[in-house]
Amino acid sequence: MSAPLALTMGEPAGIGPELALKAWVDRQGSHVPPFAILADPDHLATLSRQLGLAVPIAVTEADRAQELFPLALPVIPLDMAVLAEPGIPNAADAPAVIESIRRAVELTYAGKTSAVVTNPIAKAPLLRVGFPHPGHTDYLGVLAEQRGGPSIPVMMLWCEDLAVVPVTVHIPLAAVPAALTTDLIVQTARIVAADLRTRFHVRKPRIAVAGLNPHAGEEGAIGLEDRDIIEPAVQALVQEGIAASGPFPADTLFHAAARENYDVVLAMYHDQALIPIKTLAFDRAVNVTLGLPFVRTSPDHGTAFDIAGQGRADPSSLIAALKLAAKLAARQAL
Ligand SMILES: NC(=O)C1=CN([C@@H]2O[C@H](COP(=O)(O)OP(=O)(O)OC[C@H]3O[C@@H](n4cnc5c(N)ncnc54)[C@H](O)[C@@H]3O)[C@@H](O)[C@H]2O)C=CC1
Ligand SMILES: NCC(=O)COP(=O)(O)O
Repeated sequence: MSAPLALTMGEPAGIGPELALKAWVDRQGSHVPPFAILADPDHLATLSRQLGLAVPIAVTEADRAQELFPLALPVIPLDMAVLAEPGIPNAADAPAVIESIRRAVELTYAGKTSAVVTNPIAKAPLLRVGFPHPGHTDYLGVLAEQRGGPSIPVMMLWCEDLAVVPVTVHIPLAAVPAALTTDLIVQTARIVAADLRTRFHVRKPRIAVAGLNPHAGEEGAIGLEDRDIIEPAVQALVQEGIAASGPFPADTLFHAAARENYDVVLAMYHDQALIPIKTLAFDRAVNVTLGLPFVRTSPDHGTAFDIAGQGRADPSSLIAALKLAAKLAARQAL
């Protein structure tokens, strides 16, 4: 029997736990692959009752999760009880949130789970308690590095119609021009090209590189980064045989006809990448980390505190993340 997916608890005051319950309820209709959630079983049982979902909870270790999954939601217990109320994060839960991610990675390295799927975390409460990483992506890179793996994890948001990679991610917009270097763009594109080939089975990935400035700088008249930083990166990538092109004006890069010309867009900053895909496919896009030695996916959205505990959270993106993780993990195992 193959290993189940490890699903993290995420921020317990957000919608993650509700999504996990709903994904389990929908397991047959949506062909959800078996998963175990690393969480506080009592918290999940209470939430399930409050939401009227009546999900049976099976407290277990990873080894038995797969066989339990058809009849109950397998929960790998954390040693810490969750204190948060829906919509109101509690800083005291931060260690459990972090531990859930760390153990999911540990189980996956041990082969007890096949991939890591993360529920959304809220960055601010974790940063307040001294967690130094601006998101899962960076933290997973550090965990991989501690085990001798690569240190440049790359965020990609993916759906059937579009894939986007932000070269710079969780930094202030004002810091983007200084953070963008030819080397960073080249390194990111190499990882994207390699992972699209090996994990997504795209034979020769076509990478469209977005410009930074309006009209990709208009030959230097509206900003110099496109000409001086991005263009040399594209040239270097082409020279090493990667099908990169650009820089293209970002405003006309995402309409339906333009999307036919590439497999992925390398965007220069967070919102340039995430606005188009979340507009196109908020309910089915998946966040997948490239460049790691294990598979990690996540829904595209955040903790949605405004609707937590109300039964209104849509599990579609989490279900898409679970399915993509299972598919990529199966390929990796071959
Ligand atoms: N992978 C992760 O851990 C991510 C975490 N976040 C974190 O989430 C927190 C909140 O971020 P926001 O910008 O407010 O984005 P958000 O995605 O949490 O919410 C934006 C809007 O979409 C709605 N929404 C989101 N997911 C939904 C779902 N599954 N079903 C129905 N409605 C849904 C929310 O109710 C809200 O109105 C922040 O602390 C941010 O750092 C944001 C994105 C990804
Ligand atoms: N906006 C994407 C996001 O916040 C997800 O970040 P990460 O937790 O996957 O690094």
